[in-house]
Amino acid sequence: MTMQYDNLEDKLSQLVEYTKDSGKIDLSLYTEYDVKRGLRDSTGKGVLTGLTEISDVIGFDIDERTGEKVPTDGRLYFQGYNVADLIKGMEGRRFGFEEITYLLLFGSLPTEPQLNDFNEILSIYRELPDTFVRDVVMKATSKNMMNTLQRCVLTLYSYDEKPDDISIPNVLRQALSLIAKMPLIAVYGYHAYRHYHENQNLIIRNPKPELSMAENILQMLHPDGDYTALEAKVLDVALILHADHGGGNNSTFTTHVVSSSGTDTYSAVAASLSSLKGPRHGGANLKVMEMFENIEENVTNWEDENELRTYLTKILDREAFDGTGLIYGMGHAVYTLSDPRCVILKEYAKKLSAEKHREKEFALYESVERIAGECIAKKRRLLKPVCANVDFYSGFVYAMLGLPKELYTPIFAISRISGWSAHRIEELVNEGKIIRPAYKYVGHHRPYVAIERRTPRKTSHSFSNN
Ligand SMILES: CC(=O)SCCNC(=O)CCNC(=O)[C@H](O)C(C)(C)COP(=O)(O)OP(=O)(O)OC[C@H]1O[C@@H](n2cnc3c(N)ncnc32)[C@H](O)[C@@H]1OP(=O)(O)O
Ligand SMILES: O=C([O-])CC(=O)C(=O)O
Repeated sequence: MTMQYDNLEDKLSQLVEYTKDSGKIDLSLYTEYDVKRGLRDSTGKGVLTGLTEISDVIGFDIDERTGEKVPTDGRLYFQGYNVADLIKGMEGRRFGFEEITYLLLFGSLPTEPQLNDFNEILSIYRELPDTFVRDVVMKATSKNMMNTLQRCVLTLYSYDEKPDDISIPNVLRQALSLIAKMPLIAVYGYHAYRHYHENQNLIIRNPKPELSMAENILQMLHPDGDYTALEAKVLDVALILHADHGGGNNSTFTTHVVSSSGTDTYSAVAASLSSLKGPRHGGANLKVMEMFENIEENVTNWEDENELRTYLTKILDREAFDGTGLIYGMGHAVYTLSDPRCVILKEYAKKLSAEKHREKEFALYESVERIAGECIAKKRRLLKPVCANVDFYSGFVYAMLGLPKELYTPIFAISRISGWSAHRIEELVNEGKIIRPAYKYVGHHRPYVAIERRTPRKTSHSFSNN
């Protein structure tokens, strides 16, 4: 017998009540049992769960006199090198993302011959298996390219002769292969989606071995295969800035957690992609763009700070935009006064907005950055200053480069897979223990009740799970 649709809705809504009721934990228990909610201690600092040499994320300095932590401008180091210095050092050179990937994976900056060899290896691995585009990328196309990436990465497992071998040589081969292939999958997935769902011409352009990752993304993406030097340079800088961020960020921690179980590389990368997609992590770059579209529609005078403040307060009060109460692109788990990546991207946003005559929008971003910080501090219980993060200006920069919104978070992933790979190898090289934190049980043990003696549960909440 087929259930009526209305009936199904009713039945589901009752189950929704049950599951919400059953899953609810009394928040005061976190304090009672000293449980670190979100793995953060009472000062908001992340609980120490691992050691890494890959990158260092600094949001506080220690006052030498008092020994106290003092909020500071953020600094990010890859294998000991300040990212700002790396970007500056590469100014005369054309592209740096490949070099940074080498640095993250192998621990030192490559010499010219080493870099040339590495680029050659990447260009060999860039090739997708025969018919992969036709049989996998073009099938069951998804509106969200992060899901497409996950699906395709998981399917590449089936094309690998040694998918479950987690020896370091094999994992490195798989990592390099995925790093090289990811841009193709993202861009082809985007074209396939546009073709099937938006009736656009299908463009599948091969990558060119002599081009950098940034150039290849642009030439495969643009209908005419053309791009400017500035576009490629800015995209390359964005790729460098997103390449790693310590072991504790949600997607890299996911890499550590799943790698510690001994799972295969494809599953580990798919898991990290799932994490990065979330709007409180890498997916925030897309949310920032949507939020600005919403602000631009609802705030009549962008220069009126009071009107902006009122609207941002509405967002925080869950009365506007997506109802989550979050101002996307603001706040960070570690950084306090500034996120160094945001500082660099903001410079590019300023430069590009002048070139593209979008200064008014840039001014709006700057105002929101300043006013949102004040509003969040007023409305939330903050343990540290709040600043704009890497996702705040990145979407605006991508938009000015003509990149489609669908690819904002995939670009983050195309870059971050370098960091995930370095962390996965670090986890495996050190033969870490399986990551398995403890959970305190706060339910109640109960005697079994035979089915004929059961009565439907009431859902007004008591924390007893009866
Ligand atoms: C690449 C990246 O992942 S960068 C981050 C991208 N994410 C975003 O931009 C989403 C918006 N920002 C946020 O949600 C948060 O700032 C995060 C997830 C980045 C960091 O979260 P936390 O480490 O928990 O931040 P923190 O401890 O400073 O937050 C203190 C309080 O302020 C709130 N808060 C922090 N940032 C924001 C924000 N942008 N909008 C509204 N409230 C915020 C937190 O929810 C928390 O409130 P609570 O105590 O009621 O739960
Ligand atoms: O460190 C974090 O929590 C989030 C972040 O900025 C990143 O992963 O780039």
